[in-house]
Amino acid sequence: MIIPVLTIDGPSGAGKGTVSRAVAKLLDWNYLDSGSIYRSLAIAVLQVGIALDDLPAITQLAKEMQLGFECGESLLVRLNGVDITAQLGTETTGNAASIVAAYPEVRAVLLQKQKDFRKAPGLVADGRDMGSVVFPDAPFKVYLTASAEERASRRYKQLIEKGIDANLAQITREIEERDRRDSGRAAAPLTVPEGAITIDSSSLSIQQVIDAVMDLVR
Ligand SMILES: Nc1ncnc2c1ncn2[C@@H]1O[C@H](COP(=O)(O)OP(=O)(O)O)[C@@H](O)[C@H]1O
Ligand SMILES: Nc1ccn([C@@H]2O[C@H](COP(=O)(O)OP(=O)(O)O)[C@@H](O)[C@H]2O)c(=O)n1
Repeated sequence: MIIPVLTIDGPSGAGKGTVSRAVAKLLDWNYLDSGSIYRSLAIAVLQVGIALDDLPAITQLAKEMQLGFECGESLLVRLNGVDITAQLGTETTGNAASIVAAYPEVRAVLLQKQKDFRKAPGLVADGRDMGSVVFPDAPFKVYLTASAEERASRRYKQLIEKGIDANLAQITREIEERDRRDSGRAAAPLTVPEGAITIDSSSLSIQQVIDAVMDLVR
């Protein structure tokens, strides 16, 4: 039996994680937060003190790192047995993730780890290249976006709510820089995958986006 996959790709702050988790719960499907894999590698690189341009060392670390995911109320991630959930969501981690994710060698090492999440009864996969590279045969594909201004403001609120110090002007600059890097890279750039429907969530509520995605799958 072919296991169905719903891919949700898009830029930072578009709402991919929020919508993917909700839809996975409604469908009772598995969930892959592929960004957390690149984020975990970035944490490992920063912890060991490897430079972000030391490709051989980063690739080796990607091969060796052991990741554990626990999907409860929120996602818990262990890197080599240590809980790194608290560091996972910071902008420092996200920006470093976007740098290590641009290396084709790193992406090649992490490809199978992502494909392994495809288990019955189905999978919701969120990231940048879920519909284009990792699950090109997915029957359901969404490209979720929103204006850079709206995405920066959402990220700002999210960080403040978590008690993390944040600066809106800096977040806006970082989001735009990340958009440029993720879309402009040669390896698996952020793009609208073939066969995807585009949802612009700039003026939609979270529930409206969830409803639109559920309509597609049903
Ligand atoms: N349609 C929406 N309207 C308003 N806020 C949203 C919407 N979608 C997501 N958010 C909020 O924006 C923030 C970023 O969402 P998230 O799911 O982490 O985005 P992504 O995974 O695409 O980076 C979260 O705080 C989330 O609650
Ligand atoms: N499938 C994916 C997922 C993330 N990434 C990279 O990892 C970074 C962090 O991804 P994320 O999905 O956790 O980030 P947010 O969209 O939540 O900010 C992105 O900026 C991408 O560069 C990727 O290259 N491919």
